[in-house]
Amino acid sequence: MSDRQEQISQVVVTAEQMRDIEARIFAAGMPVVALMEKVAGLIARRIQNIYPNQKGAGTLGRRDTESSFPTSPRPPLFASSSLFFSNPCIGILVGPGHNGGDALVVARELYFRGYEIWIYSPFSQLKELTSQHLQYARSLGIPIYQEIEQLPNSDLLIDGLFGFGLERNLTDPIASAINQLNQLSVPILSIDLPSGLHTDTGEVLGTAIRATHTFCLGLWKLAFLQDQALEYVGKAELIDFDIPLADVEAVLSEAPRIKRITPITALSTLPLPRPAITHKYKEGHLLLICGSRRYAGGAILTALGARGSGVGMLSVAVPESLKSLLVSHLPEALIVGCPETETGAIAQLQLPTKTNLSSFSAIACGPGLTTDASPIVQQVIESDVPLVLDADALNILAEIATIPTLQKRQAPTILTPHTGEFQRLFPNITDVKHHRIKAVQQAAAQTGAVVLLKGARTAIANPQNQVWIIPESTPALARGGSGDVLTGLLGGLLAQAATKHIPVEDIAATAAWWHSQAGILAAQERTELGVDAFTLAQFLIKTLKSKLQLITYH
Ligand SMILES: NC(=O)C1=CN([C@@H]2O[C@H](COP(=O)(O)OP(=O)(O)OC[C@H]3O[C@@H](n4cnc5c(N)ncnc54)[C@H](O)[C@@H]3O)[C@@H](O)[C@H]2O)[C@@H](O)CC1
Ligand SMILES: [K+]
Repeated sequence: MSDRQEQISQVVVTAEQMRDIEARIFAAGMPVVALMEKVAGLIARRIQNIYPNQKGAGTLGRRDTESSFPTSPRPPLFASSSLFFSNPCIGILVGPGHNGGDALVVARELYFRGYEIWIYSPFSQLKELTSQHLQYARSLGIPIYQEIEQLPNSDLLIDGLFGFGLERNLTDPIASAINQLNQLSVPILSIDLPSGLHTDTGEVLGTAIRATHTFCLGLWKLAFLQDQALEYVGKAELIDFDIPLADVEAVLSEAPRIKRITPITALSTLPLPRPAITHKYKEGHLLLICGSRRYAGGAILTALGARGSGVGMLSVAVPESLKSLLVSHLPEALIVGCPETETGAIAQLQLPTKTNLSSFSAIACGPGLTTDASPIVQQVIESDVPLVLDADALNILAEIATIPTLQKRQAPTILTPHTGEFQRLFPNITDVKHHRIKAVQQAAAQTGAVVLLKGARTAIANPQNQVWIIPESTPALARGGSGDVLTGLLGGLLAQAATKHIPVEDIAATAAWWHSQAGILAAQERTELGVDAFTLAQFLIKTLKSKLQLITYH
């Protein structure tokens, strides 16, 4: 990957920013018509790769001349890079704007490459360029239909109904046409983004195309990193059409930056390589405070996550009755058995002699504590040590008032809530479910903490309004205990970062990326049902090794 490609793959834009970037390109002299030809040419070539046309070899017998309706169930996502239709028939869905124009250029190119093409163009008013392309397609004899009921069968639909120009809710008749198209047992490839999605929030505006594959054009739009858009987007791919970096920089320099974490950014943040001459305390000393008699497993999983981080020294404070269990799982760690409450929570931190909280490079606190450990959480919040708060520590923080408590802290704090914990911590921030990125920015700004909001697309914000998003993950991680592994991993990296002056928000993003990648690799090897939290922890180092090899290889 070139430097330019790497930088482009980190960028995320809103519809307005994309429009401003395009405006600069057009103002500099690039003709609109030429850009559309270029972009659509790239899309057409990519479609030819995925759906090669081997005309003459006979078809797979799936097509007839009847209408596609009534409907049948959808096929699964196409997982392989090509399908085997010998002469694919492709239906092109054309909207009124330049997304429709792109689709029509694709239609023309594929028609000349020998594909069987038909066009669905339900709008009577089209932008001028789109209208010209439709006229030319008609002159070539490509069938054009205005009514959904007339559409013939096809092997693939290309969705060029709406791109980033969609501003208002879709209504009938186009809304019900989209609903019917979604019911067909045909893969749908969306151009730029699935028609009906809001480009920034990923919200469904009335209804939306459920794509199996989406080609995002030029720069990643924010919708692709929003949880609520994911089931519509399918497999997402960036079509890079050589937008000059200078134009991207010019438009984004004033705005709060939202970045996608790439393997290169994540790996370059890790404390690697280690200096030849070092010692265990120089590689960070992490204190984990976790577990209760009721939730012993959470403590083990958190500690295994920390082990995966490579931290120099690991101390784990648990209730006394868990000590031997932890020792048996983590012989390398210093297990600190603490006096317990009647309910089996940590009652008091009983650190070894000559040790206090300031002795540690970082503290991670929360998994399995129960809310009975409230005094312990208050004590660590009052310390001057970099801190990760998760799970019950977040529930305790919510009870003692999140914002004023955190505002008093001098050392860095990282909060790692899932949506439910976030709502308890920040009841004043409304609609976190639909506006996750805005919510996480507000939470960081209000508290001065780095906030890591877990989800299908985990988002991390710092108080300066910058956001990092983890662009890939797996539903295999939706499982009890996987968050505990993240807390340990993040704590271990934070302890190492503290001695090496790596920015806290970069470490949070890197830990979340590593955790997701471990889930992806584990799911590839063991299926999405095979990624229990213990296994996930085992995959951390294996994942790191494979990612480092990939980067070195390139
Ligand atoms: N300008 C260019 O030359 C380029 C454009 N590109 C394509 O152009 C797209 C953006 O084009 P446009 O700005 O024309 O926008 P769109 O093609 O996304 O659609 C906008 C059109 O839809 C109409 N519309 C909006 N909401 C509607 C609703 N709810 N119901 C019915 N009609 C509605 C608008 O009045 C407008 O005519 C991109 O997504 C991309 O596909 C890219 O190929 C890059 C180059
Ligand atoms: K589209």
